[in-house]
Amino acid sequence: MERQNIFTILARDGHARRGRLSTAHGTVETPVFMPVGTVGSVKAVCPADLKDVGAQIILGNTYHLYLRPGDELVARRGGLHRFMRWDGPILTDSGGFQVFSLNELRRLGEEGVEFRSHLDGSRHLFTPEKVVSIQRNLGSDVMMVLDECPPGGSDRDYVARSLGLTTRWARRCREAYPAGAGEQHLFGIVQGGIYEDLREESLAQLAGIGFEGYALGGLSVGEKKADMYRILAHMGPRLPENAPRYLMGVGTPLDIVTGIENGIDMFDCVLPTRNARNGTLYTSQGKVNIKRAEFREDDSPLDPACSCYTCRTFSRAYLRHLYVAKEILSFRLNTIHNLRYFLDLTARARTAIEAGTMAALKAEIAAAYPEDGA
Ligand SMILES: CNc1nc2c(CC[C@H]3O[C@@H](OC)[C@@H]4OC(C)(C)O[C@@H]43)c3nc(N)[nH]c(=O)c3cc2[nH]1
Ligand SMILES: [Zn+2]
Repeated sequence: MERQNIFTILARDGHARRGRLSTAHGTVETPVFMPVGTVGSVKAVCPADLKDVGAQIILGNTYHLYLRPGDELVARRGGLHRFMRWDGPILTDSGGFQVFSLNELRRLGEEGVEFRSHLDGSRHLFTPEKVVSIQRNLGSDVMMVLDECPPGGSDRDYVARSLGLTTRWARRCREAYPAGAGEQHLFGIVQGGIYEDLREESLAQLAGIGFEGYALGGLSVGEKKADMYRILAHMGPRLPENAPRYLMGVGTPLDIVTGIENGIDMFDCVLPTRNARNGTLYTSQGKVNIKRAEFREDDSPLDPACSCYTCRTFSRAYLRHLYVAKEILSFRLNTIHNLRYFLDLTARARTAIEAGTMAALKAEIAAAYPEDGA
């Protein structure tokens, strides 16, 4: 049967798109920031907090959930939505990136990637078919293909060989889960390093196979910021027009706005959650390091321009005290705020695209985060 179009573009501002992605667990208004839930939870916050800060879609992690508690166990518990009590859309990464970033002991072959569990050293093999099976067990609304993400700084020959393997694996994922086979979407991942011609080759091969959405992988992996922006500018607008576009693992507030102006719709990054836990808070006036002594007796809210629970309720003095005292509540309140900042940023971008004012939003973010520039 002809699949109804899962992605609609409602407005444009240059290459930027205001869109709507439909999934089995509801629609996603884009551009969208996706909080990262590594092992089945967005660290330090609960589903009610996620709803409160405006999260629409969150990320789950195939690699971790496969190793613990096991994708079969999650399937027996009714799938990841029911297991973690999150009824909105979930996107799962295929796990390839985590295998490469978490394991020295791994072997890469045509069949798949062999690795040892970082938990107990047991040996495992991720094949394209296996990672599709795991993601089907988890029941995620968006599944990612198994790919090889070459380390930043890989030479051109390695990147060229690697993208061929990534395409062959993507084809095997599609064959394991053909278009129309179910309600889950399958996204391809474009590789090709920092080389425009290899990026275009990777995209052409994936578009020839056909996916419901397309991700730009292989970025934010240690390459120079100027190289990331160059590839982003070249490839963002070249990704298939009527499919959702996902820039993996990106990024800072300025990276996200830059991605949006280059036609990207979906973003994930660990910055808001990870930095919340080390006291780095994102605000309308730039970064605030809450542990600084200057906040000891500061009764003002963290960010006067933010309406999250943390900013409505507590003073900077109290947030600093919690952090210095290593109170567990510090992680939760800081995470609530940082997620709200990143989610409000993409919400503001949706409005800006409709109003044709993306340039003004970018200028505001560039001024608040001067250190983020290329
Ligand atoms: C930080 N920079 C960055 N992250 C990347 C990712 C992983 C994105 C996932 O890794 C975690 O962020 C570190 C998040 O936690 C889960 C939930 C696993 O999902 C997010 C990538 N994943 C795949 N498959 N392929 C890529 O080329 C790729 C490139 C990336 N660059
Ligand atoms: Zn706030």
